[in-house]
Amino acid sequence: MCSRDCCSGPGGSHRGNTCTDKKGAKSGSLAGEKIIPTPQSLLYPYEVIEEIADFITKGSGMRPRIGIICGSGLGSLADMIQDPKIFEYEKIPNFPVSTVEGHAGRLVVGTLEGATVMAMQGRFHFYEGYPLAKCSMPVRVMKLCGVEYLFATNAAGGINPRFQVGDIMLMHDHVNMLGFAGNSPLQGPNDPRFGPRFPALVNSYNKDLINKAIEIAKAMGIESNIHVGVYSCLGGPNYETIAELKALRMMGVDAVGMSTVHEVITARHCDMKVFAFSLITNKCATEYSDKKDEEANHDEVMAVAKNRQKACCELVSRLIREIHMASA
Ligand SMILES: O=P(O)(O)O[C@@H]1C[C@H](O)[C@@H](CO)O1
Ligand code: HPA
Repeated sequence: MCSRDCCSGPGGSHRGNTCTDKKGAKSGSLAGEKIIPTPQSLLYPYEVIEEIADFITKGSGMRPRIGIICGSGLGSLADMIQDPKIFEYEKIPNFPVSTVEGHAGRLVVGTLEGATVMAMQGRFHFYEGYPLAKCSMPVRVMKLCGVEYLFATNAAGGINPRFQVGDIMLMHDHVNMLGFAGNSPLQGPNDPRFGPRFPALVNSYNKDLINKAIEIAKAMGIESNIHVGVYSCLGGPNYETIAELKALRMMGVDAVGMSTVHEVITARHCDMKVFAFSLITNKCATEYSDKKDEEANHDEVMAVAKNRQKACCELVSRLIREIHMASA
């Protein structure tokens, strides 16, 4: 296991100053030797994911059916879980650590509305310095734990001018900007035990779950705060320029953030059903202005998430109840 950042994963080891992956390819040389980059998919081979999943299922005594990823400031989604078994990321073998404020860094396993669930209170972002395969590796862990449904949530900036701060956008599609630049969590040799070499991504966001969520929002009396739209993930950690926001809007993007897309790609690759939403924590300026209050900032993102956590929690728990009841 490589404990340094150079080969970034448990598939690698050091010989002298050189990182060697499990197949023996040298990578991430530390002292001027030739560097052969480690393909992303070799960072977490199937056996390592299996080991992590075993650690969680044995440690919790559960095989969760629903996986939740809590967005920035939305960690309270995991606080709803009953009889929680908590795994700090530091104590899970081969797990990365959360470095972002608002991402606690623990996995919570238990029941919610009768369903068995596991929730990531803290996700991994590309801008933290983790390769995409590492950011979305926990989705594969979820799969091998038994998860069939992924609920991914995020805080995002609203580009659609109709969106207000505090609104919720149910994701029905995404624009993968990191993919445009040639980066993917599925890069490198494909392991068919997870999924196919060339997965299709049309209809990635489950339509039945979107429709059920709209019904639930109506029942909650918040339908005017609910939208269905397109999310895009940029690399971050900087927020976007006006020119970038204008370009995204022209491409049909409604909300912008720094996560979720690679998790959804990984989940669809291994055939999980996906439901995802963005909490709109700030309105993105698409015109030039000197007003400071139009600049996005993480404190505001966290504050809005805190204010809207009750509605987000209710939406998620009611949807999970529906899934559980439908299969009971
Ligand atoms: O983890 P998410 O996507 O919810 O977090 C967003 C994107 C950045 O991490 C942070 C910026 O404020 O919030
Ligand atoms: N841009 C990118 N990520 C974000 C934003 C934003 O405006 N708000 C919350 N996360």
